[in-house]
Amino acid sequence: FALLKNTRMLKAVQKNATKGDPESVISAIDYYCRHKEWAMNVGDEKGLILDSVLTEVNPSTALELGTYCGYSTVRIARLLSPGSKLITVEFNPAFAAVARQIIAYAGLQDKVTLVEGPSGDLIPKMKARFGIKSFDFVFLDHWKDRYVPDTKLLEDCGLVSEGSVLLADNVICPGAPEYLKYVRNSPRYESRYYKSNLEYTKVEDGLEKSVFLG
Ligand SMILES: O=C(NC/C=C/[C@H]1OC[C@H](O)[C@@H]1O)c1cc([N+](=O)[O-])cc(O)c1O
Ligand SMILES: [Mg+2]
Repeated sequence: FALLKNTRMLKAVQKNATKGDPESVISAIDYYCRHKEWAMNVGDEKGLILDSVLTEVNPSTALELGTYCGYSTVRIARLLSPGSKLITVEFNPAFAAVARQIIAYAGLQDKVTLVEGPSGDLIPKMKARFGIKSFDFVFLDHWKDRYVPDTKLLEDCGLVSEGSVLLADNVICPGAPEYLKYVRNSPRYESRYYKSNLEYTKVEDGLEKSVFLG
């Protein structure tokens, strides 16, 4: 049952990782999900691509849609420069509860604001609630049919500006075909596909990086 799997994952982190050490939290989750129970974290292989794009962008304000258990939240937050912030949005309260504990175990709670609720409702409130001008980096990893509507919402709310980078997980598996069409056909984005594999498997998947041109 998914809820209990997430608490087992948290227990594996508390047992095998070192408190305050994000790398050990990442390794503990990857080990657990590869050898014990598969889970939908971006994973170690696509995680390296996420790391490289993050290092290139070096965002001062970042947004993650779809926290799940906080694995990619930890991957992103550990690479943020001092004073930079990550806002992560999670709809499912049970996932959010586990994510809070995993983010805290990694010692990254001061860099991360976890907001519970539907992304479609929360995005329009971001400026007012968090004083965000615009996001330098957005990681899309939530419901795949929300990628297009939420990207349009980010545009309409002025939360992306020239040079903002969107990075979308799962564009092949489970797939986000509408999103690929949207960013690849729009004159407002410069898109490229990073071929990889679905977390902990040999199935093809990949990340789509799209730079907003304003
Ligand atoms: O649905 C996926 N992600 C969206 C998750 C949606 C659900 O979890 C978080 C959100 O609140 C919702 O309850 C997903 C699915 C697979 N998969 O292989 O099925 C692989 C992935 O990397 C994924 O991000
Ligand atoms: Mg994913």
